[in-house]
Amino acid sequence: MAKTLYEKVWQAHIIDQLGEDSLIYIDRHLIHEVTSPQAFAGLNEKGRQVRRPDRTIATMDHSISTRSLALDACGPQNQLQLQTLAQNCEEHNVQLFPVGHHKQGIVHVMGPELGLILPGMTVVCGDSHTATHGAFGALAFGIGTSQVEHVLATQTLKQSRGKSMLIKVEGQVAEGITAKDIILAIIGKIGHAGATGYVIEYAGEAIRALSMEERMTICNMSIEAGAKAGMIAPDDTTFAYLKGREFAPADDQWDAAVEYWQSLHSDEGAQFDTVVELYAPDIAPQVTWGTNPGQVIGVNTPVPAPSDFSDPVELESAKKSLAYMGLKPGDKLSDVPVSHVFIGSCTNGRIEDLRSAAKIAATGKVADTVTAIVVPGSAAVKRQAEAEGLDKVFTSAGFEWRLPGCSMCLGMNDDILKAGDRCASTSNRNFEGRQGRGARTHLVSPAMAAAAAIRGHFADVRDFQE
Ligand SMILES: CC(C)[C@H](C(=O)O)[C@@H](O)C(=O)O
Ligand code: SF4
Repeated sequence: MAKTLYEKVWQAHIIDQLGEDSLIYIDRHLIHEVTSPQAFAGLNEKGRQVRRPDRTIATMDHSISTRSLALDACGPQNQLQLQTLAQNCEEHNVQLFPVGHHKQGIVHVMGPELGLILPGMTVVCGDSHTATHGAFGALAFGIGTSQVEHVLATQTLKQSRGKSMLIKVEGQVAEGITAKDIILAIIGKIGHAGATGYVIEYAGEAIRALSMEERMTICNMSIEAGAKAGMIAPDDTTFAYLKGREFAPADDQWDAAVEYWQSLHSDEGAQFDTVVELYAPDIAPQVTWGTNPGQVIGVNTPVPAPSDFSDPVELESAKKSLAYMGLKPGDKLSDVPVSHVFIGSCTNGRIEDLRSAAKIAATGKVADTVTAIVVPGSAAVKRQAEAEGLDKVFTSAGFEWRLPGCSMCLGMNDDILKAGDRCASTSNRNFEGRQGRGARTHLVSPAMAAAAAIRGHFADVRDFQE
């Protein structure tokens, strides 16, 4: 019978059937400081060991400063959390990339770049944006702290099977349109809960054309549409990205691996529970106007009115969002001034994101009214960007160039916004208070963020193309 990519990976990992649920084997477990302390405490209490330290890798990312390598730079509580991770990793023989290490980075940036994520794997992390790794044709999803403990102890997890959704993006995007615009347009179409209970497979010409970095941006935000996971079938782009990476198969194992990976696609005639289609040429540069990622418009579209929504829940939500965001129906985004610009995060903190932002940054100077920061997603991204001179492009345009970490994506470190601040952000979440209490977040692509920094308000990145 014809199978979907999801079914293939799912079935290959079932160890046992537990009623409605399955017990599945986990190939890769990524860990960070926020969701692991209680899990390790649970293990220690029960006198258990980590079952497969060789399949477990840890990094420091959320609670660190991007201005200083000191663990206490964000206060004693963060310091304790980071020290606890270091101690747990040492006691349990888990490899850790601490602050300052040349492989450290945001968990969803450092994992793929080391070749830790391969097609067909099951990948978990105590972090909702684990969906990122689906870009490799892996089944990757976020888990809670008690599940982290379960995976540490057993390398297995009890899971229910999700429904399947195919999202096809056909045609080619216009010049200046990025993966971020595609995924925001998708969430705009299906809504921020539109994929609840589903595992998404992204397909179609516009998805095939994307680089691995761009595919990660797409899969990263699957959770923002409510999905359990998002996947893209591996192809030559995937194999070329993986070849030669530290943890990827090498030598005679490589060919055998590629042969298996080539079987990882949805078969002709495979059935999906839901199919959604978008036409890539219709997608404009996207900007969120509200407090969920589905509240999004093209940069030249006026801010909507609550009465534009027929669904009563959406109507109420629009009213609340407009009030929080300090916007009125009909406002033009090009009239909305921003006070901050954040370029970074596991959505858009990879080398291609920095290249595309730098292209725009090179055309001018950060407006006097704007504070703009660029935060590489990992130490490797930072090194690569510096080797290409991107740091100089940013700093001479007036952007701050920081150390790798989650930074302003969420208010867990010293990059916190104040009430009323308005930020053009390349991250993935824009709910109330995400970047600081009372702060307003507009999700955009790296190029759009750089354009906003220079103009001091939202601007159409297509006006910057030579
Ligand atoms: C801190 C962590 C548990 C959280 C997540 O699960 O996503 C964070 O990464 C986020 O983006 O909000
Ligand atoms: S960059 Fe943001 S979304 Fe990604 S893991 Fe860190 S806090 Fe979560």
